[in-house]
Parts: sequence; structure tokens; C-alpha cells
Amino acid sequence: MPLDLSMFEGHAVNRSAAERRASTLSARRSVKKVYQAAWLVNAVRMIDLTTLSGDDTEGKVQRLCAKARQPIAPYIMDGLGLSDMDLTVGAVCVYPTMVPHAVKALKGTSIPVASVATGFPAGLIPLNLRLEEIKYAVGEGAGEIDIVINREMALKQEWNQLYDEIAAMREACGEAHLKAILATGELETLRNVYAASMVAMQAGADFIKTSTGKEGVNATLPVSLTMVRALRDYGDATGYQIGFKPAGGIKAAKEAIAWQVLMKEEMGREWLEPHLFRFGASSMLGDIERQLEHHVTGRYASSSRHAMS
Ligand SMILES: O=C[C@H](O)COP(=O)(O)O
Repeated sequence: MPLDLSMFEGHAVNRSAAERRASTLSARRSVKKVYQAAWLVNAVRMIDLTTLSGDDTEGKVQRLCAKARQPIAPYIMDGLGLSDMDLTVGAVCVYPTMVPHAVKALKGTSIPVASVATGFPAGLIPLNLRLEEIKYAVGEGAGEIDIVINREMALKQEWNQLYDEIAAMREACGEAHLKAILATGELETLRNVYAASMVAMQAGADFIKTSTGKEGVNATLPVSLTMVRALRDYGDATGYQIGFKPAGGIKAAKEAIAWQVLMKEEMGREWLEPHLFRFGASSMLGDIERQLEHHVTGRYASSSRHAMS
């Protein structure tokens, strides 16, 4: 199916309105304190627990996968009355050459392995190599592929070319899910963010994702609101449900609540499930565990920089 430009051409996004709306998503106003622990546990189910560093090793990936299998210490789960719950994160996200290590370490679980691909994070290698990288990661066992879009095409508003590239990536993924990283911090305008979201969804993305975590500006609430409105408009027009993944710089438990409030208010409860929402985060789980520990014991065993009050 060719790209339908009418789904986004001429669509204006008012930045200050998006910023105003995002600033009212304060966790304290929308989530009663007594329910915060439940929202934090739900956030854990939706984390793509990530390591994307130059010094990644098999051992580091094994430790990450152990945490993915048991994200919250058993005594905290007991204290929450959740000792029977088989809580895991949503996925583990790694570089392509780390996929076999993650697949091995997650054997026997239903936790998917997500791999970045297509020349992450800049994507500035020829398309045939980007497609080969997808096929390599899928061949090694990745069930989810996080691709990066070509920012030059988005900045020049070459939407048909961008659509063709993402459609080719979709095909290279085969059965694997495709998450399209827009790198919104590099797209200059919210109008470009909205258009790129629409192009990615029309080209077959299962999820749209804000950032690689490597841009100067990564996930923000106003940009997320723009993307979520795009996926809502796309759903209204086509009937398809597309997932959303904010990623990059999300570290604090209270941020996990703010993003869930955004999804609940804009999309409804259904978008608070791992098949339609993920947090891409390398360090947020640690703060969530500290806050849950505090909820159970009334104290922090280790110092927390991100108290929820
Ligand atoms: O996709 C996930 C991001 O790369 C994670 O970014 P972060 O390390 O800032 O949490």
C-alpha cells in the first residue's frame, strides 16, 4: 500500500499546548499514594531492560538477564503480598552481537530479546547493510528489532523515501516485531515528529519509540504526547493498535508513573500492557526497586536520588 500523505500533511502541532498538557500529568494529582506501588509493579512488566554500551560483555548481559527474570527482590515481593506473582520485565534490549548471550540466559522464560539494529544509533550506513543487520539479529533469536529512522529524510520531509526504507526493514524483520526509533531530539519540530510517527506506522511499525538514549535530548513528555496522539489518530483511521516506547534518560520511578498516566488518559487502560507499551531504560528499575523497598520497609537500604514525595 502506498504512503497516504493526507494522514499527516498540514497537521500542525502546538508546542506550548503540548507542553502545558504534559505538565499537568503530575503523578501526585493523578495517582493516589496508596496505589503507587501497584503502578510501579506494573511499570516493571513493561520495561525493556537495556544495555547498549561499548563495554557490553557476555557476563554483563547474563547479569542483566538475571535481573530481568527476577526484577524485584523476593522479600520486597513478599512484603507487597505478591510472592505468587511471576513478575518479569517486558524484554531485554541489547546490541546484535549480544543477542545470543541474552537468548541463552533467558532460556526457559517467555521474556523476548530485543535487538537494536540498522546502524544504531545514527543509522548512517547503507540500507543493504542495515537490512543485513536486522536479518542477523533475527537469525540469532531476537524477537523484537529496534530500528532507527533516517533523520536526514525526516528533516528534508522526504516521506515517501522514509516510508520505503522502513517498509523494507519491516520485511527484513519477518516474524519479529519492529519498533521504529524516531530520535525525536534530532527532528527539530513536533510537526516532523507527528509526520515521522505516521510514516513509521503506515510502513508497518508495531511500536514507535522516542529515542535511542544517545541523542542530546531523549524522551520527554510533550514529544511523547505528540507521538501518542499520532498513534491514536492512526488507530482511529485504520483500526490498528500500535505500541509506544519512550526511551532514553528515564531513570526515576516517578517518571514511570507520569508516563503511565499519559497512556491511561490518552489511550485507556489497554495501553498499560507490555504488548502496547514499553519503557526503554537501563537504570530505572533500580529506582523502582528502591521505592518499593521503601513502601514495604519504610526505609531505603541504599541511598535514593529520586524520592517519590
Ligand atoms: O532504548 C533504550 C535506551 O537506550 C535506554 O536509555 P537509558 O540508558 O538512558 O535508560
